[in-house]
Amino acid sequence: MSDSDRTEQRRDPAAPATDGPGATDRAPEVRDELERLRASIDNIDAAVVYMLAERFKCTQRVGRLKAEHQLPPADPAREGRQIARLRELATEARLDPAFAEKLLNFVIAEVIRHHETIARES
Ligand SMILES: O=C(O)C(=O)C[C@]1(C(=O)O)C=C[C@@H](O)C=C1
Repeated sequence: MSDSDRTEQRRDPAAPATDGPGATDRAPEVRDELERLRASIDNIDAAVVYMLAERFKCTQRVGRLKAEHQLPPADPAREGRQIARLRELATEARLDPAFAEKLLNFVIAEVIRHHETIARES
């Protein structure tokens, strides 16, 4: 790939186009479409944050319950079932199941860290 190809690929598609015939007609449509898509992405990101906050509220309660009853922070059997279920859901939703698994593992690792803190402090 030449340097000029790379420069062309890096250019912000929302920036006004200055090159080629018809470029100035096309640019506002590209900008509008990009803006619409980014507005949806922002809404989805907000929903993800709120849903994660709700999930963490539940897991904090689980952490306190586990600490009160001397239960271990992690439950690998439960995690195995969650991963299998989420991988199936991801496949149905046409989301990469490996990505879904990584995301769940990332969230659960943070939950276990919280559980350990609760257990240590109680
Ligand atoms: O279900 C539990 O026992 C939890 O502590 C919650 C949770 C989760 O975040 O889903 C976290 C840690 C466990 O290893 C399994 C699941």
